[in-house]
Amino acid sequence: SSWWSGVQMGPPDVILGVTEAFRRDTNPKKINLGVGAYRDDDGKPYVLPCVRKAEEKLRAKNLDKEYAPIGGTAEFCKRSIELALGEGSEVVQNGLNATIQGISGTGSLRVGAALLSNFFPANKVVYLPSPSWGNHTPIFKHAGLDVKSYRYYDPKTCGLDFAGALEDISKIPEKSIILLHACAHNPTGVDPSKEQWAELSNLIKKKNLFPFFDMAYQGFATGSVDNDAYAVRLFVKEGHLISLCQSYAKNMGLYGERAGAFSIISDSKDEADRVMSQIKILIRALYSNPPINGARIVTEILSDPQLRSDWLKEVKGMADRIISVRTTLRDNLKKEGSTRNWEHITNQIGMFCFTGMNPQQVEKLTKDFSIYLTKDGRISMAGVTSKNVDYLAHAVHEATK
Ligand SMILES: Cc1ncc(COP(=O)(O)O)c(CN[C@](O)(C(=O)O)[C@@H](O)C(=O)O)c1O
Repeated sequence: SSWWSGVQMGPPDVILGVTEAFRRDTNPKKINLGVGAYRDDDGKPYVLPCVRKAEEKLRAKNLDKEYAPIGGTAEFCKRSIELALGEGSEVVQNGLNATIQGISGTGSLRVGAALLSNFFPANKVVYLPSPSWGNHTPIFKHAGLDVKSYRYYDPKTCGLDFAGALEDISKIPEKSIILLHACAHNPTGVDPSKEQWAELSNLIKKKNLFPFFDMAYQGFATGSVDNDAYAVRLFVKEGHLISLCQSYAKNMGLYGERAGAFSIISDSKDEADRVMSQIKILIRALYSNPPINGARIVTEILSDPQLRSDWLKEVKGMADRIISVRTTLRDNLKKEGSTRNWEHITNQIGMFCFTGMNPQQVEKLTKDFSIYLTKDGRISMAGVTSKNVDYLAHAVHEATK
């Protein structure tokens, strides 16, 4: 028999599998609210104009196809960490960061997990908010880390269980790792307020926990790259030596280009250099060096004042469309006669809305209306347009009345 006769059929990915089911559906009114990928108001993928302009500029440069350095180019890494920490960041000026290009957000998380698994000096347990992005647990477990959780979402209010979060975080053994979504929490769309971030920073400092930020949506939540980096910049200002994962999949629409970054911040350049050397050894054994095309587009956009200004407008345009379609959906639900409280649809932020629908209601949406979303009731707001929002509101009302 073959070597692989013992291999079982694995389940489809809970998120990406929704799109596969959507593609198979022949109903012309079908709507895909599964994967967190932006769509324009015609429901089509959106390539940012600044990306096309950057590609034209790159084309004219006739660059070669040589390997990137193991950690990506210095320019890409510097532009990425400066985007996160702000121009003129002292951390960057003093060389206290070690930043590498990761294979988008997922790859950056995976390199970070490998670093923690091999070198974290204390409690190798990652505490995730509950719920968190479905792929966080497998990524950290693949790297050999244990994963636990802290309360985060309150199903009663479809908002933040802040008291629960503080209580659970205060019980996390000191010198453990705590994962924080920097903005646009996935899957709930629920973010702490600035005051709540300050309280979290104090508590995490008091407990001496290691903050591991995942910032996959910078600029995509509020439309401002600076507002969306608030938590990261607050923690750095408060003296936390954080680690940070970045992605350009959503905010630059570079989904398939796989451009992202992983950083740690140290208290000395010497230590940052030593950590960098070990991260490069891990990367070499994982995939050797990162894809060059997406990183070149990012570098072109962030280093050219005109392209950067175009990008800031275009990412705000995406965020604004999401924010406006939240209001339309909420208003249409009221028009449909729903008596439920749908305030959370507009209170929540970023790519996703955690509707509060249970698996049976989700099932009904898919079976009766060909509307595709994950079983946890999360909908990618990017899939909602002015053309399908009426149909969606009707379906949600039918499923929840
Ligand atoms: C919090 C978070 N972190 C990291 C990533 C990784 O993103 P990438 O590797 O493409 O840079 C995602 C994407 N999550 C999804 O948008 C989603 O939850 O639908 C989707 O892309 C995914 O892969 O699941 C995310 O939501």
